Parts: sequence; C-alpha cells; structure tokens
Amino acid sequence: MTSCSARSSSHSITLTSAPGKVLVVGGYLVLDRNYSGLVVGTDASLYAAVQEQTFELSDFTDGASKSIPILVVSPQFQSAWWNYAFDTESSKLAQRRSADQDTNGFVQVVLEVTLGLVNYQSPEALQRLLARSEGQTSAAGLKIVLSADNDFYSQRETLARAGLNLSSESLKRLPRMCETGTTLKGVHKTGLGSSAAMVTSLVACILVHFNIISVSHLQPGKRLDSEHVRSLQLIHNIAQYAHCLAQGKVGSGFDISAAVYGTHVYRRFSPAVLKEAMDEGRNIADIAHAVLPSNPGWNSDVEVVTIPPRFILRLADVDVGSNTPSMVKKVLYWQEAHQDAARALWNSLDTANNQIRELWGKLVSNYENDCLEYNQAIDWCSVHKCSDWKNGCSNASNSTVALLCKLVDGIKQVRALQRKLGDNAGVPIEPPEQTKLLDACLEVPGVCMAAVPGAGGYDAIFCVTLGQDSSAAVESLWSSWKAMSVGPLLANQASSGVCVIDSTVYPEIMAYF
Ligand SMILES: Nc1ncnc2c1ncn2[C@@H]1O[C@H](COP(=O)(O)OP(=O)(O)O)[C@@H](O)[C@H]1O
Ligand SMILES: C[C@@](O)(CCOP(=O)(O)OP(=O)(O)O)CC(=O)O
Repeated sequence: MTSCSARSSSHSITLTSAPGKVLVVGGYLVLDRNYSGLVVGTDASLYAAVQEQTFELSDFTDGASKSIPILVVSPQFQSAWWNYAFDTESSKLAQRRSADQDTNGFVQVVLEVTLGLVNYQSPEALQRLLARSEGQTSAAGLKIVLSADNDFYSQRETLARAGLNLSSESLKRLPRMCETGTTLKGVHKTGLGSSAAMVTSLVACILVHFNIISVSHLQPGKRLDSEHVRSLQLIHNIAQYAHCLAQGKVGSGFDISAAVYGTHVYRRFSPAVLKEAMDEGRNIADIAHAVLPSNPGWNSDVEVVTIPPRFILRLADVDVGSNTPSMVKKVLYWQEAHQDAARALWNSLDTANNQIRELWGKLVSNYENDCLEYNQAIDWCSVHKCSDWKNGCSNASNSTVALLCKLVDGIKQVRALQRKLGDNAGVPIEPPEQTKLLDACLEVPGVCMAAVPGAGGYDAIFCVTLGQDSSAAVESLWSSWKAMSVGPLLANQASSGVCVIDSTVYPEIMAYF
C-alpha cells in the first residue's frame, strides 16, 4: 500500500540531523540529579526533512477547513507512512490514514507539540500555509521524510541477504540509509537511541522551517553566543517534553541531551519542570510556559567535553539484547530497599566515573601543552597491550603514558563497581559473557577502554582504541568471538549535536520529495 499523493513542489527543503548516543559511564546514576554521566555523541545521525507540498484533500477526509495536511514517511521501513491533519483552531493533531492502521506515537506527539507551539507563538506561519490552499479539493501542507544512518538498526539480516559477512568492510558496501526490509516494530535496534535522535531532529526541523529558530543558530560549530544557546535550549526543552510524553514517563533525558548537544557530561533536570505539561488537563499555554528556555525549572547541566586526540570510539552490538526498563526497575528496587549500601555504591561509582572524565581532560591538556610528546606516547601505546604500558615504555616519565595507564585502571574500576551493582540488584549489568569479551578487548594492543555502555546487559559494548590498526585488531577479535555474535558498527565519536545540513548532500533523502 502506498501513501497519499502529494504534488511535487518547488518549495525549499529544510533538513536537520541529530546524533546517536553512547553513555560511556554513568548508567543508573544519571537518573539521579546528584550524579552525572559522560555521554558521547556519534557520527551516526537521524535526519528529518520537511517541504511544503499540496495534497489532495480526499486523502485527509473529514479534515477541518482550518486543517493542515501532513504526510510523514520513513522509507527505510515497510509500511511506514502516516497521514495527519493539524487543526489550527484547536492545535490538535489527528491521524488520518496510514499503512495497516499503524501509529507512530513519537512522530505524532512531536508534531502535535511542536506545531502547537508554532501556532501559539507565530500563528501567521501556519495561516500562510492555510492561505495557500487551492480550493475545495487540495490543500497546502507538509511532507516530512525521516531517515537514519544504517548504524541505528542491526544490519545483520541485510548483510546476510546480500551474502556479506558481518564486518565493517561489508557495512561500508551497503548504501547509505538503506532499506531495512522490515517494519519499525520489527527492526532490531543497536542502542544508539533512535527515538531521541528522531524526536530532536524533527523538533529542530519544524522550528527552523517556520523561522522560530534561525538557520544560522544550527550551523555546526557556531554555537557560542546567547542567541544560539537559547535556540538549543528551546529544541532541548521541547524534545525532552515530547519524548517524555510519548514514553509516558519522565526519564533521565541523557539521550535527548546527547542528540541536542553531542558529547558532554550530563546532569539531569528535575522532573517538576514538566509536571503541569504532563498532566491530562494540560493546555498549550502550560506547554509553552514549560518549554521556555528562560524557565528556571530547566536545571540540567551540560558540560562540554573534548575527547582526547587520536582516541577512536568503536561500538558493537551483541545479538542477545536486554530490556533496559526492567533492568532499571530492579536496580531502583534494590536501591530503595538498601539505601545506605546503595548510597555508598553510588558514591564509589561516581568517583570512578568522574576520574574517567578528569583523565580525558588531563590528556587533552597534555596534547595542548606538548603535542609531540603526546603523539609519541600514543604511537607507542597504540602498538602495545595496555598491560605492558607501565613497565614497557622506554620513556616511563612520559606523563601521557602514565595517564593512559590510569585510564585503563579507571575503566576496570568502573566495571568492577558495575558488576557489584549488578550482583547486588540481581541484574546482569556486566554479565560473565560480556566480562570475558571486554577483558579480551583490553588485551588487544592499543585498546585503552572497554566496557558496557548505558544500562549494560547483553545489548552492546564499546572500546576506545588509539589507532586504526588497533581498531582493526579489535574487530578481528569480535569476528572470531564464538560465545556471542558481536557485530561492529561503523559509527565513531562526534562532538556536534543537532544541526541544519545542506539537503543536496543527501540525495538519498531528497529522492523522496
Ligand atoms: N527512522 C525512524 N522513523 C520513524 N520513527 C522512528 C524512527 N526511528 C525511531 N522511530 C520511533 O522511535 C520508536 C523507537 O523507540 P524506542 O523503542 O524507545 O527505541 P530507541 O531505544 O532506539 O529509542 C519507533 O517505534 C518509532 O516510533
Ligand atoms: C540505565 C540508564 O541510566 C541508562 C540507559 O542507557 P542505554 O544507553 O542503555 O539506554 P537504552 O538505549 O534506552 O537501552 C537509564 C536512563 O538514564 O534512562
């Protein structure tokens, strides 16, 4: 079944992207505002593109005359198109047709909230669209295309269908943003946070398209003055709110924060800021007030972090899978039942987590102070196992080597505490199968960090290597690993968050307009 017809249009296309996330350290702690987490943004992104088009009204039957038709497509998935009508009088969004009566709660909530705010703040933007409607049979509306880099979804089946093995080399041969061959409900996700990145990208796309935010505020690398900061805060607040509403709960929000700001240390916001806006009886004024950048209730902290030069983040999904909400529930249950022990463990974990980011900071300073010495240290360590770094380095006084040794000890300490938390709460945060794999990764020359990200479990692992050779060696370990199927992702770390991009760079997306 195909979606309703839209007439091709010469109107401009607004395209935005938002990165995926890896919670390197801070899982569980980040749920509590007294603690923070180090989250790294990825160079795999989720894209949202919007263009004004004209639609046949018959595809939006019973649409009110003050309604704007909206067609959303996510062409990488089967049956992934949804028709909506946004009523500018009530600011309500109604779903019209879709394939197999499918719904997409995240898309629907983002559209209702963001268009509702546009309508509240700048009603003329939507009235301009209504005024363009051509008469009884057609109406001006929005076509939205959503697309994701391949890493967000497991490519195991696509590779198998193409007769390719599970490796980076094979992944590089797949077309960008390729079809998954399945539905959104059936797809296997890799843990990069597709809903948060999609929500953030779509919120930004609509705000930019209707000039609520200036395009210049979302150019990568240009986000220093207060206007830019306010624009990012607005996207952040709306995206956090829409994500919470779609999920039916207020989570820690680190995934949205990563999608907005990229790599940083995150301290969560107090949920009270969203209380009225989450209530059933909410109105658009409550929502507009809640998401204001100047609302002091938004007390989350974003401390920008630089990843030490020449570090390479490598990710793999482990084809077993864990249920994060149920793990969180059990951990919080144990925390509640053993408050003193939990506080002590949370504090130890926090100290170990903070040490990781302090060491990253010191490594960056070393690079800035003496990049020659830094590079010599990385060159040497990249071809030796971390267990040999302490004794083997001829230049033992090189402080970069000393910091790298501390980093290895630091991540081992974090892992030991995560295992302790898992044992206490009866949750496999770093299960024995993952321990074996991670220990083996740390035996590969040039690997300085290896752990389970986020909630842990059987979902994924990450490694930090000091060079391409080391990355290749890690990958060959993964491909030879028999106990579990370890699938590499292509994504590496990235520092930038949500941004506007030139649509001509992505013909794959433009092809759907
Ligand atoms: N490419 C996409 N197109 C449309 N909707 C998407 C896309 N990716 C994610 N979503 C939305 O996000 C939901 C997945 O959210 P969730 O199960 O929380 O996974 P994740 O942990 O990756 O965020 C999907 O059911 C869909 O509503
Ligand atoms: C436990 C947590 O603190 C971190 C979970 O991080 P993941 O990266 O594992 O998240 P999912 O992609 O939702 O599985 C819960 C939270 O903060 O939401």
